[in-house]
Amino acid sequence: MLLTLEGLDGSGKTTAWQALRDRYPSAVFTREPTDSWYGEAVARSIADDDADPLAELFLYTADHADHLSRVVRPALDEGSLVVSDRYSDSRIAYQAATLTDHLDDPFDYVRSIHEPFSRPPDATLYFDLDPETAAKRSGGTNKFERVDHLRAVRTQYERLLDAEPDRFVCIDATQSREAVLDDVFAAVDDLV
Ligand SMILES: Nc1ncnc2c1ncn2[C@@H]1O[C@H](COP(=O)(O)OP(=O)(O)O)[C@@H](O)[C@H]1O
Ligand SMILES: Cc1cn([C@H]2C[C@H](O)[C@@H](COP(=O)(O)OP(=O)(O)O)O2)c(=O)[nH]c1=O
Repeated sequence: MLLTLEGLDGSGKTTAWQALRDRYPSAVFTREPTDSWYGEAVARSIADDDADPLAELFLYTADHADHLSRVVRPALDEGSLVVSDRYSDSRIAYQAATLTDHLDDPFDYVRSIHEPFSRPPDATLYFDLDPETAAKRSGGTNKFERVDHLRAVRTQYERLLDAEPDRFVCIDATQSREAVLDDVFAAVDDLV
């Protein structure tokens, strides 16, 4: 089973991912961007305020393709539970936001480039948080962590939730850490 964690920067995904690691020690825990050289290229692009948004989409997508063949598909073939901190929905939400001035319909475009090769998640926990709190918690250190941008990204995530309501479990990320983790554990225990 492929379980993904999604939400704005600072919404508590990594905190939950680490807590799930202790609870499900035999599962495979992974993330995007990855730590491969493709992921390093992505990190360079994130640090570059002038990076071309379309080039950036394809860097992230290259990292995803490598992640699928090297980590996700082999682990799923072995029957493991795979938990990924960010996955294809991050591209659909973030790059749909960065590409609004470049393409007519970036949301559908980003979805369509994944369809022929990707492995859709079986379930996704969406950490729902207002952009202001998300920017504060994440520290606003990169270009994606600014409030205006996070507002645009959240709108795209909401389109995804509307399009596939059965895949998503919405977690109220404004709660305390303990309350969020209780909801995460209840949701994952129920799913697996
Ligand atoms: N429920 C919460 N309430 C307050 N702060 C939180 C909560 N969950 C996480 N944090 C803090 O917010 C910051 C971002 O959390 P993190 O799990 O790294 O988010 P993400 O992976 O979504 O960017 C960290 O400093 C973390 O300790
Ligand atoms: C995976 C992915 C991440 N991103 C962005 C979200 C983050 O701002 C940044 C790095 O991701 P990440 O390190 O997961 O950030 P955080 O832990 O703060 O949530 O890259 C995209 O724009 N597209 C993508 O496909």
